[in-house]
Amino acid sequence: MTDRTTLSPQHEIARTLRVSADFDATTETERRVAFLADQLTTTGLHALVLGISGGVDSTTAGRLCQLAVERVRATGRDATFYAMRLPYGVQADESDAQAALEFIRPDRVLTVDVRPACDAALDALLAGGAIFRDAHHQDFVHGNIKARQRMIAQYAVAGAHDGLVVGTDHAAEAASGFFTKFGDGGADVVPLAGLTKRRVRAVARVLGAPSALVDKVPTADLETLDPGKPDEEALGVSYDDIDGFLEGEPVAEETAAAIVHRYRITEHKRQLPIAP
Ligand SMILES: Nc1ncnc2c1ncn2[C@@H]1O[C@H](COP(=O)(O)OP(=O)(O)OC[C@H]2O[C@@H]([n+]3cccc(C(=O)O)c3)[C@H](O)[C@@H]2O)[C@@H](O)[C@H]1O
Ligand SMILES: Nc1ncnc2c1ncn2[C@@H]1O[C@H](COP(=O)(O)OP(=O)(O)OP(=O)(O)O)[C@@H](O)[C@H]1O
Ligand SMILES: [Mg+2]
Repeated sequence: MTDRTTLSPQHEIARTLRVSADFDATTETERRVAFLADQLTTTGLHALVLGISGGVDSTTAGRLCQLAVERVRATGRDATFYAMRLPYGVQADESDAQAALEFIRPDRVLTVDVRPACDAALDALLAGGAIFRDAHHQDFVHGNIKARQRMIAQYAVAGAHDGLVVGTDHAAEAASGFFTKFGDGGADVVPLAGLTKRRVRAVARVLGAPSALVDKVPTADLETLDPGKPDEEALGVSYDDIDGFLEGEPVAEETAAAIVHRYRITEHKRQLPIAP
Protein backbone atom coordinates (compact mmCIF):
# COMPACT_ATOMS: atom_id res chain seq x y z
CA MET A 1 0.00 0.00 0.00
CA THR A 2 1.04 3.58 -0.43
CA ASP A 3 3.16 5.17 2.23
CA ARG A 4 3.89 8.84 2.84
CA THR A 5 6.56 8.96 0.12
CA THR A 6 4.20 7.78 -2.64
CA LEU A 7 1.11 9.63 -1.32
CA SER A 8 2.50 13.03 -2.08
CA PRO A 9 3.16 12.55 -5.82
CA GLN A 10 -0.19 10.76 -6.09
CA HIS A 11 -2.07 13.80 -4.85
CA GLU A 12 0.12 16.22 -6.75
CA ILE A 13 -0.42 14.42 -10.08
CA ALA A 14 -4.18 14.21 -9.49
CA ARG A 15 -4.30 17.92 -8.69
CA THR A 16 -2.16 18.89 -11.69
CA LEU A 17 -4.39 16.85 -14.01
CA ARG A 18 -7.49 18.32 -12.34
CA VAL A 19 -9.04 15.07 -11.21
CA SER A 20 -11.80 16.08 -8.81
CA ALA A 21 -12.40 14.33 -5.50
CA ASP A 22 -16.14 14.20 -6.16
CA PHE A 23 -17.73 13.10 -9.35
CA ASP A 24 -21.30 13.15 -10.55
CA ALA A 25 -21.59 11.84 -14.10
CA THR A 26 -24.75 13.78 -14.98
CA THR A 27 -23.31 17.09 -13.73
CA GLU A 28 -20.01 16.48 -15.54
CA THR A 29 -21.78 15.58 -18.78
CA GLU A 30 -23.74 18.82 -18.75
CA ARG A 31 -20.66 20.86 -17.74
CA ARG A 32 -18.67 19.52 -20.69
CA VAL A 33 -21.43 20.15 -23.25
CA ALA A 34 -21.64 23.70 -21.89
CA PHE A 35 -17.85 24.02 -22.13
CA LEU A 36 -17.83 23.11 -25.84
CA ALA A 37 -20.78 25.38 -26.64
CA ASP A 38 -19.06 28.18 -24.74
CA GLN A 39 -15.80 27.69 -26.65
CA LEU A 40 -17.65 28.08 -29.96
CA THR A 41 -19.34 31.22 -28.69
CA THR A 42 -16.28 32.88 -27.18
CA THR A 43 -13.95 32.10 -30.12
CA GLY A 44 -16.59 33.10 -32.68
CA LEU A 45 -15.83 29.90 -34.60
CA HIS A 46 -18.47 27.75 -36.25
CA ALA A 47 -17.46 24.12 -36.17
CA LEU A 48 -16.14 21.28 -34.05
CA VAL A 49 -14.01 18.59 -35.71
CA LEU A 50 -13.23 15.18 -34.21
CA GLY A 51 -12.04 11.79 -35.45
CA ILE A 52 -14.33 8.92 -34.50
CA SER A 53 -12.45 5.62 -34.08
CA GLY A 54 -15.06 3.34 -32.54
CA GLY A 55 -13.37 3.61 -29.12
CA VAL A 56 -15.13 4.91 -26.02
CA ASP A 57 -13.20 8.21 -25.81
CA SER A 58 -14.20 9.51 -29.24
CA THR A 59 -17.71 8.05 -28.90
CA THR A 60 -18.16 10.10 -25.72
CA ALA A 61 -16.48 13.28 -26.95
CA GLY A 62 -18.32 12.99 -30.28
CA ARG A 63 -21.74 12.96 -28.65
CA LEU A 64 -20.75 15.89 -26.41
CA CYS A 65 -19.77 17.79 -29.60
CA GLN A 66 -23.06 17.08 -31.33
CA LEU A 67 -25.07 18.19 -28.29
CA ALA A 68 -22.92 21.34 -28.05
CA VAL A 69 -23.44 22.44 -31.67
CA GLU A 70 -27.19 21.81 -31.34
CA ARG A 71 -27.19 24.02 -28.25
CA VAL A 72 -25.34 26.80 -30.07
CA ARG A 73 -27.70 26.56 -33.05
CA ALA A 74 -30.64 26.95 -30.67
CA THR A 75 -29.29 30.44 -29.89
CA GLY A 76 -29.40 31.38 -33.58
CA ARG A 77 -25.67 30.97 -34.28
CA ASP A 78 -24.25 28.79 -37.02
CA ALA A 79 -22.46 25.67 -35.67
CA THR A 80 -21.70 22.29 -37.24
CA PHE A 81 -20.06 19.12 -35.95
CA TYR A 82 -17.76 17.39 -38.45
CA ALA A 83 -17.16 13.78 -37.39
CA MET A 84 -14.25 12.24 -39.25
CA ARG A 85 -13.63 8.61 -40.01
CA LEU A 86 -9.86 8.32 -40.42
CA PRO A 87 -9.10 4.65 -41.04
CA TYR A 88 -5.71 3.39 -42.07
CA GLY A 89 -6.95 1.37 -45.05
CA VAL A 90 -9.67 -0.98 -43.83
CA GLN A 91 -10.15 -0.83 -40.06
CA ALA A 92 -10.73 -4.22 -38.38
CA ASP A 93 -13.34 -2.77 -35.99
CA GLU A 94 -15.07 -0.60 -38.60
CA SER A 95 -18.45 -1.86 -37.35
CA ASP A 96 -17.72 -0.26 -33.94
CA ALA A 97 -16.90 3.04 -35.66
CA GLN A 98 -20.20 2.85 -37.54
CA ALA A 99 -22.07 2.06 -34.29
CA ALA A 100 -20.41 5.11 -32.71
CA LEU A 101 -21.56 7.33 -35.60
CA GLU A 102 -25.08 5.93 -35.34
CA PHE A 103 -25.11 6.85 -31.65
CA ILE A 104 -23.52 10.30 -32.09
CA ARG A 105 -25.73 11.32 -35.04
CA PRO A 106 -23.23 13.98 -36.21
CA ASP A 107 -24.25 16.77 -38.60
CA ARG A 108 -21.59 15.72 -41.09
CA VAL A 109 -19.35 12.67 -41.58
CA LEU A 110 -16.15 12.96 -43.60
CA THR A 111 -14.17 9.82 -44.38
CA VAL A 112 -10.48 10.16 -45.15
CA ASP A 113 -8.24 7.12 -45.58
CA VAL A 114 -4.92 8.10 -43.96
CA ARG A 115 -3.07 5.11 -45.41
CA PRO A 116 -1.80 6.63 -48.69
CA ALA A 117 -0.34 9.66 -46.90
CA CYS A 118 1.19 7.58 -44.08
CA ASP A 119 2.73 5.04 -46.44
CA ALA A 120 4.05 7.76 -48.74
CA ALA A 121 5.68 9.46 -45.74
CA LEU A 122 7.36 6.23 -44.67
CA ASP A 123 8.53 5.41 -48.21
CA ALA A 124 10.00 8.92 -48.58
CA LEU A 125 11.75 8.60 -45.21
CA LEU A 126 13.29 5.27 -46.20
CA ALA A 127 14.31 6.64 -49.61
CA GLY A 128 15.78 9.67 -47.82
CA GLY A 129 18.01 7.49 -45.68
CA ALA A 130 16.04 7.07 -42.44
CA ILE A 131 17.12 3.94 -40.57
CA PHE A 132 15.12 2.06 -37.94
CA ARG A 133 16.45 -0.48 -35.46
CA ASP A 134 14.24 -3.27 -36.81
CA ALA A 135 10.84 -3.93 -38.41
CA HIS A 136 8.99 -3.43 -35.10
CA HIS A 137 10.67 -0.10 -34.44
CA GLN A 138 9.79 1.07 -37.97
CA ASP A 139 6.20 -0.09 -37.45
CA PHE A 140 6.01 1.80 -34.11
CA VAL A 141 7.25 5.05 -35.69
CA HIS A 142 4.87 4.50 -38.63
CA GLY A 143 2.09 4.20 -36.01
CA ASN A 144 2.88 7.66 -34.70
CA ILE A 145 2.82 8.95 -38.31
CA LYS A 146 -0.76 7.61 -38.49
CA ALA A 147 -1.75 9.57 -35.36
CA ARG A 148 -0.11 12.72 -36.77
CA GLN A 149 -1.71 12.25 -40.17
CA ARG A 150 -5.11 12.15 -38.43
CA MET A 151 -4.21 15.43 -36.73
CA ILE A 152 -3.35 16.95 -40.15
CA ALA A 153 -6.68 15.83 -41.62
CA GLN A 154 -8.64 17.26 -38.68
CA TYR A 155 -6.82 20.62 -38.84
CA ALA A 156 -7.50 20.79 -42.59
CA VAL A 157 -11.23 20.44 -41.96
CA ALA A 158 -11.08 22.93 -39.06
CA GLY A 159 -9.27 25.34 -41.39
CA ALA A 160 -11.86 24.87 -44.10
CA HIS A 161 -14.86 25.46 -41.85
CA ASP A 162 -13.64 27.89 -39.17
CA GLY A 163 -13.61 25.14 -36.61
CA LEU A 164 -11.92 23.90 -33.47
CA VAL A 165 -10.16 20.52 -33.37
CA VAL A 166 -11.42 18.47 -30.45
CA GLY A 167 -9.02 16.13 -28.63
CA THR A 168 -9.96 13.14 -26.49
CA ASP A 169 -7.17 13.46 -23.94
CA HIS A 170 -8.31 12.60 -20.43
CA ALA A 171 -6.56 12.26 -17.08
CA ALA A 172 -5.65 8.55 -17.38
CA GLU A 173 -4.08 9.11 -20.78
CA ALA A 174 -2.40 12.34 -19.71
CA ALA A 175 -0.95 10.72 -16.57
CA SER A 176 0.61 7.91 -18.55
CA GLY A 177 1.63 10.10 -21.49
CA PHE A 178 0.01 7.45 -23.65
CA PHE A 179 -0.65 9.54 -26.74
CA THR A 180 1.34 10.71 -29.75
CA LYS A 181 2.94 14.10 -29.20
CA PHE A 182 1.44 16.52 -31.76
CA GLY A 183 -0.65 13.60 -33.04
CA ASP A 184 -3.79 12.78 -31.09
CA GLY A 185 -2.19 15.06 -28.46
CA GLY A 186 -2.60 17.98 -30.90
CA ALA A 187 -5.97 19.67 -30.42
CA ASP A 188 -7.62 22.99 -29.57
CA VAL A 189 -10.10 21.86 -26.93
CA VAL A 190 -10.12 18.76 -24.70
CA PRO A 191 -13.60 18.21 -23.25
CA LEU A 192 -12.65 14.99 -21.41
CA ALA A 193 -9.78 16.62 -19.47
CA GLY A 194 -9.63 15.67 -15.81
CA LEU A 195 -11.66 12.49 -16.24
CA THR A 196 -10.28 9.07 -15.40
CA LYS A 197 -11.08 6.30 -17.87
CA ARG A 198 -13.90 4.92 -15.73
CA ARG A 199 -15.38 8.41 -15.46
CA VAL A 200 -15.25 8.75 -19.26
CA ARG A 201 -17.25 5.50 -19.39
CA ALA A 202 -19.70 6.91 -16.81
CA VAL A 203 -20.24 10.02 -18.98
CA ALA A 204 -20.76 7.74 -22.00
CA ARG A 205 -23.45 5.86 -20.05
CA VAL A 206 -25.21 9.10 -19.10
CA LEU A 207 -25.21 10.04 -22.78
CA GLY A 208 -26.82 6.66 -23.60
CA ALA A 209 -23.95 5.10 -25.56
CA PRO A 210 -24.34 1.40 -26.44
CA SER A 211 -22.74 -0.78 -23.74
CA ALA A 212 -20.53 -2.59 -26.29
CA LEU A 213 -18.81 0.75 -26.94
CA VAL A 214 -18.85 1.94 -23.32
CA ASP A 215 -17.07 -1.22 -22.17
CA LYS A 216 -14.85 -1.74 -25.20
CA VAL A 217 -11.20 -2.64 -24.60
CA PRO A 218 -9.14 0.53 -25.25
CA THR A 219 -6.65 0.34 -28.11
CA ALA A 220 -4.50 2.91 -29.89
CA ASP A 221 -4.53 0.48 -32.85
CA LEU A 222 -1.51 2.14 -34.44
CA GLU A 223 0.80 -0.77 -35.14
CA THR A 224 0.26 -2.66 -38.39
CA LEU A 225 2.24 -5.64 -37.04
CA ASP A 226 0.12 -5.77 -33.85
CA PRO A 227 -3.40 -4.64 -34.78
CA GLY A 228 -5.82 -3.80 -31.97
CA LYS A 229 -3.16 -4.24 -29.27
CA PRO A 230 -4.87 -3.36 -25.95
CA ASP A 231 -3.48 -0.17 -24.38
CA GLU A 232 -3.09 -1.97 -21.05
CA GLU A 233 -0.77 -4.54 -22.65
CA ALA A 234 1.40 -1.77 -24.07
CA LEU A 235 1.32 0.27 -20.86
CA GLY A 236 1.98 -2.59 -18.45
CA VAL A 237 -0.44 -0.94 -15.99
CA SER A 238 -4.23 -1.31 -15.97
CA TYR A 239 -6.56 1.67 -16.43
CA ASP A 240 -8.24 0.56 -13.22
CA ASP A 241 -4.96 1.09 -11.36
CA ILE A 242 -4.30 4.45 -13.06
CA ASP A 243 -7.88 5.53 -12.30
CA GLY A 244 -7.62 4.40 -8.69
CA PHE A 245 -4.31 6.20 -8.31
CA LEU A 246 -5.77 9.43 -9.71
CA GLU A 247 -8.93 9.16 -7.64
CA GLY A 248 -6.87 8.91 -4.46
CA GLU A 249 -7.44 5.23 -3.73
CA PRO A 250 -4.74 3.18 -2.03
CA VAL A 251 -2.60 1.61 -4.75
CA ALA A 252 0.12 -1.04 -4.42
CA GLU A 253 3.48 0.63 -3.95
CA GLU A 254 5.10 -0.76 -7.09
CA THR A 255 2.07 0.16 -9.20
CA ALA A 256 2.15 3.71 -7.84
CA ALA A 257 5.88 3.89 -8.53
CA ALA A 258 5.34 2.70 -12.14
CA ILE A 259 2.64 5.34 -12.71
CA VAL A 260 4.76 8.13 -11.20
CA HIS A 261 7.71 7.03 -13.35
CA ARG A 262 5.63 7.13 -16.54
CA TYR A 263 4.21 10.50 -15.54
CA ARG A 264 7.66 11.97 -15.01
CA ILE A 265 9.28 10.65 -18.20
CA THR A 266 6.35 11.95 -20.30
CA GLU A 267 6.26 15.43 -18.70
CA HIS A 268 7.57 16.95 -21.97
CA LYS A 269 4.37 15.83 -23.73
CA ARG A 270 2.18 17.92 -21.43
CA GLN A 271 4.25 21.10 -21.82
CA LEU A 272 5.03 23.61 -24.53
CA PRO A 273 8.33 22.93 -26.40
CA ILE A 274 11.39 23.46 -24.21
CA ALA A 275 13.09 26.81 -24.78
CA PRO A 276 16.47 28.13 -23.53
N1 LIG B 1 12.68 14.32 -22.41
C1 LIG B 1 12.18 14.83 -23.55
N2 LIG B 1 12.02 16.15 -23.70
C2 LIG B 1 11.51 16.66 -24.83
N3 LIG B 1 11.07 15.90 -25.87
C3 LIG B 1 11.21 14.57 -25.76
C4 LIG B 1 11.75 13.98 -24.61
N4 LIG B 1 11.72 12.63 -24.76
C5 LIG B 1 11.21 12.40 -25.97
N5 LIG B 1 10.89 13.57 -26.60
C6 LIG B 1 10.28 13.72 -27.94
O1 LIG B 1 9.07 13.00 -27.94
C7 LIG B 1 9.11 12.00 -28.95
C8 LIG B 1 8.36 10.76 -28.44
O2 LIG B 1 6.99 11.03 -28.29
P1 LIG B 1 5.98 10.43 -29.34
O3 LIG B 1 6.38 10.81 -30.71
O4 LIG B 1 4.60 10.76 -28.89
O5 LIG B 1 6.24 8.83 -29.27
P2 LIG B 1 6.13 7.76 -28.12
O6 LIG B 1 5.78 8.35 -26.81
O7 LIG B 1 7.37 6.96 -28.17
O8 LIG B 1 4.96 6.88 -28.67
C9 LIG B 1 3.60 7.21 -28.52
C10 LIG B 1 2.95 6.19 -27.62
O9 LIG B 1 1.61 6.60 -27.38
C11 LIG B 1 0.74 5.57 -27.76
N6 LIG B 1 -0.49 6.15 -28.28
C12 LIG B 1 -0.46 6.98 -29.35
C13 LIG B 1 -1.65 7.48 -29.84
C14 LIG B 1 -2.85 7.13 -29.23
C15 LIG B 1 -2.81 6.30 -28.13
C16 LIG B 1 -4.06 5.85 -27.46
O10 LIG B 1 -4.13 5.78 -26.25
O11 LIG B 1 -4.98 5.50 -28.16
C17 LIG B 1 -1.63 5.83 -27.65
C18 LIG B 1 1.47 4.78 -28.80
O12 LIG B 1 0.95 3.48 -28.92
C19 LIG B 1 2.88 4.82 -28.26
O13 LIG B 1 3.07 3.84 -27.29
C20 LIG B 1 10.57 11.75 -29.22
O14 LIG B 1 10.77 11.23 -30.52
C21 LIG B 1 11.17 13.14 -29.03
O15 LIG B 1 10.95 13.89 -30.22
N1 LIG C 1 -9.30 5.07 -36.92
C1 LIG C 1 -9.57 6.28 -36.46
N2 LIG C 1 -10.51 7.05 -37.07
C2 LIG C 1 -10.80 8.28 -36.59
N3 LIG C 1 -10.22 8.82 -35.51
C3 LIG C 1 -9.29 8.09 -34.87
C4 LIG C 1 -8.93 6.79 -35.30
N4 LIG C 1 -8.00 6.31 -34.43
C5 LIG C 1 -7.79 7.28 -33.52
N5 LIG C 1 -8.57 8.34 -33.78
C6 LIG C 1 -8.62 9.61 -33.00
O1 LIG C 1 -7.54 9.60 -32.06
C7 LIG C 1 -8.07 9.65 -30.73
C8 LIG C 1 -7.14 8.91 -29.77
O2 LIG C 1 -7.32 7.52 -29.89
P1 LIG C 1 -7.68 6.68 -28.61
O3 LIG C 1 -7.49 5.24 -28.98
O4 LIG C 1 -6.98 7.22 -27.42
O5 LIG C 1 -9.24 6.97 -28.34
P2 LIG C 1 -10.52 6.09 -28.67
O6 LIG C 1 -10.20 5.12 -29.75
O7 LIG C 1 -11.62 7.04 -28.94
O8 LIG C 1 -10.81 5.33 -27.30
P3 LIG C 1 -9.94 4.15 -26.62
O9 LIG C 1 -8.74 4.84 -26.00
O10 LIG C 1 -10.82 3.58 -25.59
O11 LIG C 1 -9.53 3.19 -27.69
C9 LIG C 1 -9.47 9.08 -30.88
O12 LIG C 1 -10.28 9.46 -29.79
C10 LIG C 1 -9.92 9.67 -32.20
O13 LIG C 1 -10.33 11.01 -32.07
MG1 LIG D 1 -8.75 3.69 -29.65
